[in-house]
Amino acid sequence: MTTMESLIGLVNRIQRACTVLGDYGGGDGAFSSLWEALPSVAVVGGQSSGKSSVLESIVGRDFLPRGSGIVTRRPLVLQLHKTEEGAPEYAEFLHLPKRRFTDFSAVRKEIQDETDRVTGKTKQISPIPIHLSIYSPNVVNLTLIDLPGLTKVAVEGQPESIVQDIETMVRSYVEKPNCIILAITPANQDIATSDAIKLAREVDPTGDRTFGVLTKLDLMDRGTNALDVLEGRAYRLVHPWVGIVNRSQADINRNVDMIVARRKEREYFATSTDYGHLASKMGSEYLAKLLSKHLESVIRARIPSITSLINKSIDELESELDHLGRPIAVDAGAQLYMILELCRAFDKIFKEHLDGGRPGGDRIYGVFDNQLPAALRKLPFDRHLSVQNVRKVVSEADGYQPHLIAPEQGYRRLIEGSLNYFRGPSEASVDAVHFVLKELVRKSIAETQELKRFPSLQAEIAAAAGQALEKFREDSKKTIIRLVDMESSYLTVDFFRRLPQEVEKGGNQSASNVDRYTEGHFRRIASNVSSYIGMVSETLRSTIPKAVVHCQVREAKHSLLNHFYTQIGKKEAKQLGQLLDEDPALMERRQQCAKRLELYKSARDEIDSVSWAR
Ligand SMILES: Nc1nc2c(ncn2[C@@H]2O[C@H](COP(=O)(O)OP(=O)(O)OP(=O)(O)O)[C@@H](O)[C@H]2O)c(=O)[nH]1
Repeated sequence: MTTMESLIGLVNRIQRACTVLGDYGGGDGAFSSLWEALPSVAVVGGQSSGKSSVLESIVGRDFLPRGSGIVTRRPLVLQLHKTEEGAPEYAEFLHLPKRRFTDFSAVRKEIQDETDRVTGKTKQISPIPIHLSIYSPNVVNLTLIDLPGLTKVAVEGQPESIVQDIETMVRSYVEKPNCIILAITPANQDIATSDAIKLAREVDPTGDRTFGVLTKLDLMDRGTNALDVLEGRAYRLVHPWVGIVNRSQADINRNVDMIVARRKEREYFATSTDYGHLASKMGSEYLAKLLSKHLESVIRARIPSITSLINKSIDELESELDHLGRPIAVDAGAQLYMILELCRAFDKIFKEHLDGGRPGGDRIYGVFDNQLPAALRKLPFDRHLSVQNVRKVVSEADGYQPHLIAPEQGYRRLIEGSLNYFRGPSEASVDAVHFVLKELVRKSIAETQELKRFPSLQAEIAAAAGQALEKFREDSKKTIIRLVDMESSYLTVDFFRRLPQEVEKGGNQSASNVDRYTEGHFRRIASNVSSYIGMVSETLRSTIPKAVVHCQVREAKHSLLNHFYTQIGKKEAKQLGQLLDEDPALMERRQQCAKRLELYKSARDEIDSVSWAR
């Protein structure tokens, strides 16, 4: 069986969680408000209408600040918890969780001080509520929100705007469909001019959520009564009006005990000629019970929709948090782990680009298959091996003594000169592959979803990968230059051994013996060198890709971030934290989402912990 205590207590606990986690209704619309979904009773009334007196009477204690001007400047969420008969009475503030107040004048002082803590001494108002719980055998389970009294003029030191500010704040509470309005009107004032009724009528035209309270019945002119109002003729509401007789100023000055005042109020109605017939439905005790019962039934009716709001919000927040990424750990070990995980995610994508799982790696083959052969074909061997140049180089190599059989030195010089041309295209291949790799790094960073939140780490990975690629490029260049140099340091003997025979086989031997220095002779030399160079070119065409892949592609695949890993291993928590520096707006949003999620989860737990009447 559900008790009233469990239901109202449940909402109390959720309301407290809301305030702790920054949800007190209104807000910027960034999140749905759980606070607003919770049923509550807001007390509204003009200045001196008797608001404080009604609240104190319901509690049975003097505890509200008094004074001239606007005393209530922050909403006061007053949570009443009924305790066993004879149990000690005490109060607790949410903002002072460890302190139990048994002296209610200290409660009054704390409300004043806590109001000033947020509003300063400027007498401004603030929407951040103060939560006060009162545990007493003399209360019913009930939660009331005391709001600043509606006023028409600003007084001493209060800004002109305060009149409007108060109305706006009060309105923000009472216009919520889950708000029960306790509209306080003094009986010695025309109901038509009541601020509370005026506002209630605007926000609750059907009167469904409004409880009319008429105070100061004892102060009405002799011979008049408030039966027109109390019996619903003057202003009709769905719920019956409740008349109240609070302590007069004189009673307050004489420190008349609240419990005594309650008794006097009961006597007033019981003996009243005007209101005797209504006595059982009048007075502050009756009002408290009426509200408690009503609040309980409203909460019971709302629980399913509150639960579904909570579940929906939890789903939304969790999916948003997934999208934003989980929060970053604060200790160095966890941060390092996270950075390594992020690097691995990047590295995996980078490898996929090289291995063909993603596009781009094929451009490396393009370098070997098109660019390099084309560049080799374009080398100016025609010019270098023209008859003229061959004659010139051979003669220079011969010196004063022309060669007798074959121009050995001439061949060597022509070949060396030709081999030099291979450096250009070889180096160009290295550079071309370097740029493909660099582009793939850039692409991979952009494609690593996990890295999106961390612009600093992205930049660091790009820089580290860039440096590594630069080093691989240097190694690769050294290697291919060595390949070219190797070709010049030792020529393929077999090629030349076969030459004379070929000449003898195909040519006119006597003619060649006749004159070594004819144009044909040099043309033959040119053709021999050219076919030797052709052979070398074929070799390089297949060995350069091997060297490039070995030095650049394979290294990039296996050890692109190795140096970076050793570097970050040495970093302190602070530097690691900087690497995981996120966009501040994103961090803020995540924090807010996490806070809200905590709220909704604790609310869900609260609801789960209460067993419902079926
Ligand atoms: N005789 C009599 N006096 C009352 C009654 N209700 C309130 N008063 C007096 O009216 C004055 C104002 O009452 P409060 O309870 O302070 O009214 P309030 O609406 O809280 O006033 P502010 O906080 O100043 O806006 C006090 O002097 C009370 O003693 C009542 O039912 N009968």
